[in-house]
Amino acid sequence: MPQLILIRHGQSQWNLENRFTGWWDVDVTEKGVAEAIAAGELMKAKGIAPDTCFTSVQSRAIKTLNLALEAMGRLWLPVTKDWRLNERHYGGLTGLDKAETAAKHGDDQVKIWRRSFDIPPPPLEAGSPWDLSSDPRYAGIDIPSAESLKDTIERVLPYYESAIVPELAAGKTVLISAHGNSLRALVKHLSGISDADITGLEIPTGQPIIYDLADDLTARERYYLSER
Ligand SMILES: O=C(O)[C@H](O)COP(=O)(O)O
Repeated sequence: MPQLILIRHGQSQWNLENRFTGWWDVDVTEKGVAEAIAAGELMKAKGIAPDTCFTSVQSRAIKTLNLALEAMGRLWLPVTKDWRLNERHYGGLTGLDKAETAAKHGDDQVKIWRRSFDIPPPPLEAGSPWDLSSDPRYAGIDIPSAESLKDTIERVLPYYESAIVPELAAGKTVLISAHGNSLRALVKHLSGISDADITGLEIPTGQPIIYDLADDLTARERYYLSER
């Protein structure tokens, strides 16, 4: 039975500071490191044995993957990094404090920016300190100025279909280390969650989510590994 494991990176510095992060590259905190190691130990203890891994080009997801793999004794696994698994781009909200932004614009507006299906946050302005256009990892990539969940799905899913599905179809167990919203994009697809209901789905940091897949790669079951 093909198996897919999803893990959101461990707590990041800006998760801790409650700041909108998106594509900005922040590190994991000490707690995030501990979460990643614990996730790897849990996977090892439960006999989860990935054959290949995918992650974004963002340090918090890469580091979480490496720490988890080290804890599993599987640092030798192949890892493919791709920007399409990045967090959704938070546009003009990048770097702002989430609570201060809610105080300024109202809770409802911030909820729309954070959780609506297709309303993107305001775009990142030219000259912003959070502009990534000269970052070499994005050379040749048309960096979005902001992304809704719908926009995120539009780059995550084609990547899933073209790069990850062939591995699952070949019978491999695949581990993906990514981000709250790139994983919400995948879960929405795999679990057939509606545009309305996806607003209520939250993905915690450092908790492996297991998908047992049928031979046609549709989801038979989704669960947190910590609960089995
Ligand atoms: O990018 C961020 O700020 C977080 O990783 C996810 O943010 P959210 O909980 O507002 O979607």
